[in-house]
Amino acid sequence: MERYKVIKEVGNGTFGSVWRALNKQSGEVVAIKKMKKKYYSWEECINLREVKSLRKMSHPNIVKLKEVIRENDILYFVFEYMECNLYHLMKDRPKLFLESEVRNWCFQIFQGLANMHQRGYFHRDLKPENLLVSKDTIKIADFGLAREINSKPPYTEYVSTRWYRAPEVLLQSPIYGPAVDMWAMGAIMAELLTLRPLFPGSSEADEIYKICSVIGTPSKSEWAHGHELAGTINYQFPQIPGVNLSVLLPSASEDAVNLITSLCSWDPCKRPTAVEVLQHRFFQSCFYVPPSLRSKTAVARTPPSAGTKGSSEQKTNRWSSSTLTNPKPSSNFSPIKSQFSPAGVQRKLQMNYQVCCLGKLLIR
Ligand SMILES: Nc1ncnc2c1ncn2[C@@H]1O[C@H](COP(=O)(O)OP(=O)(O)OP(=O)(O)O)[C@@H](O)[C@H]1O
Repeated sequence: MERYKVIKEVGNGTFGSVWRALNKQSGEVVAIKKMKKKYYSWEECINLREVKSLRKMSHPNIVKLKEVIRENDILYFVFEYMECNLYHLMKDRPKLFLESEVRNWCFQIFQGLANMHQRGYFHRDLKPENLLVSKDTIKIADFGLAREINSKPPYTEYVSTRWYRAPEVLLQSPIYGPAVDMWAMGAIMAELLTLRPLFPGSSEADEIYKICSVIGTPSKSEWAHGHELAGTINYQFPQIPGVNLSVLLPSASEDAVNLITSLCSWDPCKRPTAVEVLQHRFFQSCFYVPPSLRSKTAVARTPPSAGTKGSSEQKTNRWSSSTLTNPKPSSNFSPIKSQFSPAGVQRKLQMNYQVCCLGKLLIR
């Protein structure tokens, strides 16, 4: 850790504190997350979800994990540094964001999510604090709760911040998938457009109540599985009609309201996938660069190695992404002509649907 000069604390979460720091050799500014828990072996560290999932991801809209260091039983993650998060940007803001700003951020997040879901992971804790912004770029961070899509349910441990938590998780479904990220994005998009949380529940029961009062109680035909889940835990939905989202989002365009409405569908199978969302009319003006045109980024091939034996290195284990041949990822906003067809025409994205379908299968 002596290679870094710590500048100041920039965040403090459940699992660790995050510091702005300077790489003394390269002069690069980085974010170092110091984990609260102690780690007594390197194996324990490399099996952490945050390490396992982030090492596999390389996308311009997913925050880059540069190094993992274990020193004196303390675990440090070295990330690329981002200036602020979406919560900071919304807090105390006197006037609404332009819809074009919201569109630009969301388009980037959905590209990051499409990539993550395609690689077989879902985030499970999307919230404004985990969406980091530097200038015009936004990236998904905090993979502490990320799950492999084909990892074995039941998923019983704590999941996601309440206001962004999907109804199937609130109803304690043992099986769920990437659609939980899509729900969270519906809530986040609405919040970006109004600067108010859409479902600000004060408890889990109140969270479901708040959801019912916005999107209306689900009928049995609308979400049969939800009624089964509710029955299993002896829960009765409150009977509330709900409102038209355009009333709650008076400044939003019809396309934005339509997209949020479909993302916030009770039934996870009815929520669009990230790939589908990228084709929504709301994003018609955005440039999409298909993966085949992006620069190829190498997936980590070398497992984190135990540090070589030596007096100082016996206490320090290190894994660094820079040892890999990772070309700089291209910007997803490069001025390549969009391959999208005009409105109303089905536009094809060159993405692999396999995992998204698998995600949906998991929920059934
Ligand atoms: N790469 C980064 N660059 C700048 N700031 C960051 C970076 N990563 C995290 N932060 C800041 O630190 C905060 C906490 O980080 P993070 O969410 O990773 O910690 P955590 O302990 O997992 O938190 P949580 O309680 O949300 O699970 C973030 O909300 C963000 O403001």
